[in-house]
Amino acid sequence: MTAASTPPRPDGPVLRATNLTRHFRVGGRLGRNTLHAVDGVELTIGRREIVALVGESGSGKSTVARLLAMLHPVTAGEIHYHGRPVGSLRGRRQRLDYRRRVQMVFQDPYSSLSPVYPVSHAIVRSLRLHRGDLSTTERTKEAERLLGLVGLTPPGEVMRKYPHELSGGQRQRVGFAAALACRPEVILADEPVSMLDVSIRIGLLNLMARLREQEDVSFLYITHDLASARYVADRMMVMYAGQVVESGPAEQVLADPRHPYTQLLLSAAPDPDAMREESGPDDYGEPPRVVDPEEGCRFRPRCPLAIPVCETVTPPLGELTPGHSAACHVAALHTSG
Ligand SMILES: Nc1ncnc2c1ncn2[C@@H]1O[C@H](COP(=O)(O)OP(=O)(O)OP(=O)(O)O)[C@@H](O)[C@H]1O
Repeated sequence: MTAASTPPRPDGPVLRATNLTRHFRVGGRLGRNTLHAVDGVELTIGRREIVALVGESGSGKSTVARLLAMLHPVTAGEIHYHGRPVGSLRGRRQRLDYRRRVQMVFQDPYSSLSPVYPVSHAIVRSLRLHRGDLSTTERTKEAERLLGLVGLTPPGEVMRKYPHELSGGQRQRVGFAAALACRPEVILADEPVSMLDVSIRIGLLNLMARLREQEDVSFLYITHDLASARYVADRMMVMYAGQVVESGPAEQVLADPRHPYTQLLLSAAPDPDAMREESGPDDYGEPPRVVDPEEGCRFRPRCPLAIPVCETVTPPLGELTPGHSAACHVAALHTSG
């Protein structure tokens, strides 16, 4: 059975998260402190949409993906799948079905591919678990179709290879094929290209763009790399210290960034982490405080535009122009005035 023969999917957002929050207890055995990994994130992923989640290391991007994949419980907030709260899913079967529909692809495909089994194992295992409707012969055919779809040819030959016989880019393609074996609606791709050479990255980004059309799948694309987000994403969300500080159409956010953090990212380097690696810490001010953070804007210690209110009032993510929002008191003042 191919994607073309699957039942039609409902319109409206596939995933919607409201006030998504995840705190961790830290600080020794007693866990007296609270690390705010993700705080009050609002997010929607529409059908066939590619949404980029951008931010420097530690800003909470992977935690957002893990919450959406139900790998972590939420501290607060709710995730809705086609309008239905995920918290209301009952029993193993409903949860398994959700996990089938919302798949994760990780940065390092070695983490999801066993070195002792050939490529066929990862894909056929997924098909056996999630596609009980297929016979053994149909499973092999479908595995070959998926490998062809992700550009690994000839599929029969690739099926017999072991992960170490493949390049990094090829392994990542196997990771996508294994995720697609579940016929997902959303793929949460956590830095899928960051370990690959720049020349290989573009092929993977093009693959994501093609898969959304051919397999009717949406992506949350987590990355450090603004250029790749601009290349592939419809919408972009910029995270800083567990919060979304700017969101909107990718082109618009990058052409007219409204939050000082996004502006800094764009002016400093195409890769947010390069900012830390290539410059002394003094150049960009203090790193954000996410353990027991105080009220006020978390970017304030590094912000060149901060005004007194930033110290005491956390700026809400407010819409500045239709579809384009920023969590910044100064940007809001400029818009209203
Ligand atoms: N299980 C955990 N226990 C305690 N703290 C955690 C845990 N998982 C994540 N964190 C913390 O939550 C914050 C956000 O981490 P997260 O991995 O989501 O960031 P990220 O933006 O994805 O960074 P990276 O790009 O390095 O993966 C970090 O301060 C991290 O140390």
